[in-house]
Amino acid sequence: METPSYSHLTSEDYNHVYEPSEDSFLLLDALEDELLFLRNKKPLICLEIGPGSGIIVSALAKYLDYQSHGFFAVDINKYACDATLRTSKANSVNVQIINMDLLSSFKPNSIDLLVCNPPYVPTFTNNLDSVCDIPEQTKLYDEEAESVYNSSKSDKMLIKSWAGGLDGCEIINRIISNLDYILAPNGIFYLLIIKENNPERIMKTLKTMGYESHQIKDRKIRGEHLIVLKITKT
Ligand SMILES: C[S@@+](CC[C@H](N)C(=O)[O-])C[C@H]1O[C@@H](n2cnc3c(N)ncnc32)[C@H](O)[C@@H]1O
Repeated sequence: METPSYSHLTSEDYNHVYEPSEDSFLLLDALEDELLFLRNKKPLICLEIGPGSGIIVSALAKYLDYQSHGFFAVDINKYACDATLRTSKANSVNVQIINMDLLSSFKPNSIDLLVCNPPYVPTFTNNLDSVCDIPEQTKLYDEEAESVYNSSKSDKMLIKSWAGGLDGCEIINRIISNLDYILAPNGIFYLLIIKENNPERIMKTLKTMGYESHQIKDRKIRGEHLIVLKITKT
């Protein structure tokens, strides 16, 4: 599975949109390993939460297109929605992109293939609006996030692309707790996490909800142990 072209995105875009990084490429590699399985499975509705540059959903649209029904992407960041649209066009694939918070407007149990590389870095909070009301010393404990205090609204959107809140799990927990509502009965979910997110806890929670989860790929990069989970209903 070739990485879709994204050379049309510029450093100006990356002031507002998450630039494809090792985590993005690990998820792409994991999906490449799963391609045969997915082609046999024939997912009708495929959706990426948080496409950023759009390379992952565009790759899926390119390599699963001959039998799938629709490719969707939702991102809270309007710049990411625009980047995803441009990436899908540059790669001649059709992706429907919606600017919204997670899946608030989706029909229940409609997603056959769900993919997400969420904001996973542990920070004090993922809610950057409320952060401004917390006393200085107790705000984000990740030093990088100090920049939030001086940042514009679009910079905050960029911070939201990696700031995962407590244990890096604020968005991950929100998605998992809505999985029964989101996924179609035979749906599959590929989720990228890091070791600090506590994969064992996540997998235990999923088990109690009736989902099977396996670690299908991992990679250690500087300072991060990236993991891809494959999640299916038992
Ligand atoms: C780590 S980036 C991943 C981007 C891209 N999928 C990749 O792998 O390169 C996380 C993405 O999730 C989006 N995001 C964060 N919180 C979100 C939310 N509540 N609803 C929808 N998208 C969200 C961010 O704007 C960002 O584009």
